[in-house]
Amino acid sequence: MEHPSNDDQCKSSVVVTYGNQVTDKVKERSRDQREPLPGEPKCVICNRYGEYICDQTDDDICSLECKQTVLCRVANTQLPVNLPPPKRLTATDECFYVRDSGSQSGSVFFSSDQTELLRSRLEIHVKGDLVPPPILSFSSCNFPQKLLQNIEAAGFEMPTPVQMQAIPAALSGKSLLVSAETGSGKTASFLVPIVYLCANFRFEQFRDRKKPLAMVLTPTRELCIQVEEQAKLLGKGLPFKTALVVGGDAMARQLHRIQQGVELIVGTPGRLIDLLTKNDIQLGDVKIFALDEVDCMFQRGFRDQVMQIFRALSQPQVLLYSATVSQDIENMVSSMAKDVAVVSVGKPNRPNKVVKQLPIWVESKQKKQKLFDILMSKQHFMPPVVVYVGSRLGGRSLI
Ligand SMILES: Nc1ncnc2c1ncn2[C@@H]1O[C@H](COP(=O)(O)OP(=O)(O)OP(=O)(O)O)[C@@H](O)[C@H]1O
Repeated sequence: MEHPSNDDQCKSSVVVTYGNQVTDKVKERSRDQREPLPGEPKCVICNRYGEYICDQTDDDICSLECKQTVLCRVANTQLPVNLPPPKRLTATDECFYVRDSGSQSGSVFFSSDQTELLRSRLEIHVKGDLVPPPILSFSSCNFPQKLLQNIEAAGFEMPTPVQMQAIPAALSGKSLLVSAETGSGKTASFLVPIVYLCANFRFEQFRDRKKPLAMVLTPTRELCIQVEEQAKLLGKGLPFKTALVVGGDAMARQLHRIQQGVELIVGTPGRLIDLLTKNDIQLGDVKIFALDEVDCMFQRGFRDQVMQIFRALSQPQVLLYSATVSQDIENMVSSMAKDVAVVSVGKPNRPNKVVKQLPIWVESKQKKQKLFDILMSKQHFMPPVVVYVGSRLGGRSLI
């Protein structure tokens, strides 16, 4: 594999080669780069379409010009600075009298009655043995200062209920099936433990090992991009690098990124299988396997791909997330890991009462016609209307 040195990259037209494959040229100037499509990564300097072209940072960059700006900034920020200590949030709910552990970490102990009361107030339901009590603040988790600063910089002052329960449970090593309504903060509830456990592992042992330690799968490229962006924010300044493995981007670059050494892979099942079958990626060190939108991931089509990837790992801790959970999902999950704790927050599995749901069974070929019949009908069509489709292509074919 050839990879140009920094100096080489600063000369004009650069072609990056990996093995026998030649990928797109890295753009020399920011103005040569295209505008990003909605949801695509943006250059941290100029907001044009961004890629991983700078191994020294985790940032998306559009061109060699912006890469140079980023590297100058990195050099400046490596000067020592006196950062203010992170704001520590204390447990302030007067209903709970908690015994301070006496440590500096801010961790508190709950009796089992207090744990039950707290869970019922927060509408947290837990099935499974030895699930730790909820946390009331991020600072009670003994996270390194840098991670606490990143959490604060992301705008997260207090954990949301799903984070209060899922974070300590994931940190305890338990495999989890978590359901909570959309927008409840599920993403950070699996990313925070992933960042902490990966960075900690690299700090304590195997500092030089490069194999990925965690993997997050989601059903779409757009969701992967969002998850990876949040992971990068939470892992900034820690030994925590990420790789995005999704369709639509050059596979050779994604492979190169993984081979350079990353802690987390975020990807869609299809592209990961492609990468696994065509290339030699070492997944034996993956310790945490997270699936977002499990209800979609366990539908026919995706399910086999997910299980194929899972079988390439060596019995990792599994973290499975969904807005809704069915019996079928619970069965699938118990085939993946033993002693899975089930955490649900709010009132899952119950559709919103104000939304009337009406399934209509039609042959696959007639789906589009039926949709247009509904949209044309005076009785049913009351704009505005949102039509959900399974893919970008599906969406385009309707326009
Ligand atoms: N502790 C927190 N404090 C403040 N904001 C938060 C916190 N955790 C997450 N958020 C923000 O809440 C929003 C929703 O979070 P997120 O996307 O993780 O929800 P979700 O449950 O995964 O939703 P979905 O099911 O749609 O994927 C995001 O903008 C996120 O940045």
